[in-house]
Amino acid sequence: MAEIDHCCSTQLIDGEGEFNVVGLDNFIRTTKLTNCGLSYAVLAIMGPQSSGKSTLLNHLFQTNFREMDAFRGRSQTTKGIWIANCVGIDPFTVAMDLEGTDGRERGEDDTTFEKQSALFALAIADIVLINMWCHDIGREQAANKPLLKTVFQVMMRLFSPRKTTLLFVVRDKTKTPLEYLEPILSEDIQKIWNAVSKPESHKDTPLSEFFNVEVTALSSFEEKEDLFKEQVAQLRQRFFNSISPGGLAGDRQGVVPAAGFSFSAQQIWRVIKENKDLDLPAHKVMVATVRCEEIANEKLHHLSSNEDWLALEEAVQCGPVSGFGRRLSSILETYFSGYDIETFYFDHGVRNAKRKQLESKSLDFVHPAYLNLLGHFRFKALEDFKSRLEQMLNIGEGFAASICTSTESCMLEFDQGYADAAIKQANWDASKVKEKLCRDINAHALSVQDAKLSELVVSYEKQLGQSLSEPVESLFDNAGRDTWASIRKLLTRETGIAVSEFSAAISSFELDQSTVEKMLQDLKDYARNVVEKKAREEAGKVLIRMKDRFSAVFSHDNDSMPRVWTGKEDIKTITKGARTASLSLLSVMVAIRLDGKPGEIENILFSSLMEGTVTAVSSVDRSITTSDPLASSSWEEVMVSPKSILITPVQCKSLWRQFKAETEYTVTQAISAQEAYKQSNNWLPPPWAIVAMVVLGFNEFMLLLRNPLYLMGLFVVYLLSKVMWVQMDIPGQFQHGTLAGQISISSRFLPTIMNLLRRLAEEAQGHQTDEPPRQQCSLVFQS
Ligand SMILES: Nc1nc2c(ncn2[C@@H]2O[C@H](COP(=O)(O)OP(=O)(O)OP(=O)(O)O)[C@@H](O)[C@H]2O)c(=O)[nH]1
Repeated sequence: MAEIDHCCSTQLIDGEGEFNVVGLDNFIRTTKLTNCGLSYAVLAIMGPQSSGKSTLLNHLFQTNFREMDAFRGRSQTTKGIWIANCVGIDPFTVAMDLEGTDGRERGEDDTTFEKQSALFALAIADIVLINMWCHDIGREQAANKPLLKTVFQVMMRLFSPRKTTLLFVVRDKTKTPLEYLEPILSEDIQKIWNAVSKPESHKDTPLSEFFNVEVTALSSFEEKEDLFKEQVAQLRQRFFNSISPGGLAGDRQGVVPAAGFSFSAQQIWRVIKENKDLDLPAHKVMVATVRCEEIANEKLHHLSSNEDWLALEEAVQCGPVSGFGRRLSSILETYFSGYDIETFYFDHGVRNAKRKQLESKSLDFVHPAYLNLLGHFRFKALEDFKSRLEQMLNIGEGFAASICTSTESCMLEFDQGYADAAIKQANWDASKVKEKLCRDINAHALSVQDAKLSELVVSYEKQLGQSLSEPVESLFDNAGRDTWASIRKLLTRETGIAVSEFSAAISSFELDQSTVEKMLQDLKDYARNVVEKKAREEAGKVLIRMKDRFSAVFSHDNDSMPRVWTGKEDIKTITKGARTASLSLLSVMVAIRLDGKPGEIENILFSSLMEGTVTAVSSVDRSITTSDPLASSSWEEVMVSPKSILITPVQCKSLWRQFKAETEYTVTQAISAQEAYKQSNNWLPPPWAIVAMVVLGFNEFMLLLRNPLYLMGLFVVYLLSKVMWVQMDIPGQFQHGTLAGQISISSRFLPTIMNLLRRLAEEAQGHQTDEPPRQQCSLVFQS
């Protein structure tokens, strides 16, 4: 309630009809009228010019309206409409002093200031004081007659008018008691009311429907001032509690809340000036709408510049803020409750609607900060999830269990943050942010899972590669009939080990059965691929291997000793054996046989290649190729799938041809070596030389036979030669070739002779025995 112990006044509307908005706002601010809500009253005084209206108001309410100086004669003092607060009256009462009427008839023209101000007073005031001279009562030419007519006419222009109290203040009352005057006055009023032209709807409406008529009389201020003051003091009492039921301003239907007073007055005056009809209920709603909106906007504006809010918003930009919901709720509550207080007296529906708008706008305004905060919570929860998961995995926790625990704890953390950020004014939904967090967590978990599984897969593939690659290569080195069976066995064993270890390793991931099966199958396929890849690699080197195999078998005997071609060996058989071994190697390399199906390939290859069909085909008749099992690019006949083929039949033929061509030289070499050996070991001269020697040496031979001494000498030479032959191992020296034998013998000849002579000399000189000749002889034969 406004409490002000002095009068404050201002001109509300000037003589030209201009509304003094600034003045009124100042008046409202100074008198704190806004705080009154609905607890205020407005009264207006109308009456002829210089009828003592200002004087009466000033005495009644201690206002300071301008009064005419009594010594300067009667002339118009008040121009337009003035307002002032009534000092010491409870409730707060606004008094309006209207420009005095000049007592002339105005006809039906509503645009005169007199009518406009009368209409304004009736629309705004709860109590209208009609100031009139006592001597005008019952007079036909009364000064207030046009005024009343105006009042009644304009009242018709107010839709759904409120019931206004018309307080007739009879001035300069005579000795005639008021009880006698009042019926005459009522009669005068009724006559005027009847004479006023009314709209059809109000044709029979009685005056009492619109007005609450009261009459009071005052003694002359000029002549009986003391009495006047005394009566004024009594009259003043009637204005206390005027808004209570039964009070002077008892009808409160059309009252506008004090917060809307300024706007309401401005709007009413604007409508009056535009000469439009005033719909007071609609006006009331309009005032409520505008004022509630203004107040709501003001609250929103204050919210946007609130220091606490700005600090909170800034803090949210940087990171999570604890107690966000509590702090924001308190800030919002300040403005929402402020709005409620200021708009309390306005139309309920309008007020609520505007409150909802204020809430909605305010929440929209602060919502980005809330989302920002949730973003921080989401980010933090995700980061915590990542670090917690890493920690758990580092200490060896199971993957699925780690994911579950980390997810639970970070979601709990998010929920706590979310609960902390919630405000009581709104039920903000964080489900989308939460869903996003879940998606992020799942995506991260999935990526970590993929990385971990990839690591495992790579390590097991590496392990499989190591355990298969070299052993398979080694098996191909010694390729034979059981090679593929051994490879299959190796593959099965190593795959089994890897699969069981891998299954155990991925069990903590708790993957679904189909994924696990697929991964295991991939690992098995990988192992198989390693073998297949190795087989293809080896197949590319098959010709070299075949040649190696050939030369290994061809050049070594059964004891793996290098073969010496002495002429006794059966080169044909050895060649066949070597080729068989090579063909056997080729048959191993022809196709991948991991499925364990028995293959007929070896038989086909042997029958086709070893029996010389290939050579025959190439040289005899091209038409034979149609029956050649190797004249094909696939091994369909022996049920080998195309993807298992390493070397096609045609390639086999070509390889075999190449192989034979390239190994033929080795065979030729062996045959040559054998021939050379034979030749080098045949030391007897040719038969023709023997015959020539016999014919030509017949005389010398006969000479030797005739002389025994020659024969003896010949025998000694023979013995010496034999000793030399044995001692020097002449056949052995010639085994490495003729030239090498000659060089070796020539280098050893002299030392051997010397050695022999030295030993003979030693025997003859140093060791005298009983039977020296026999011993010498045995030495020679021993040598
Ligand atoms: N006879 C008589 N004169 C009065 C009375 N009260 C005031 N006056 C005189 O009437 C003259 C006009 O007084 P105001 O109070 O200025 O009258 P007003 O009606 O406000 O005048 P306007 O605002 O110009 O219309 C002054 O000289 C007063 O002394 C009264 O009760 N009786």
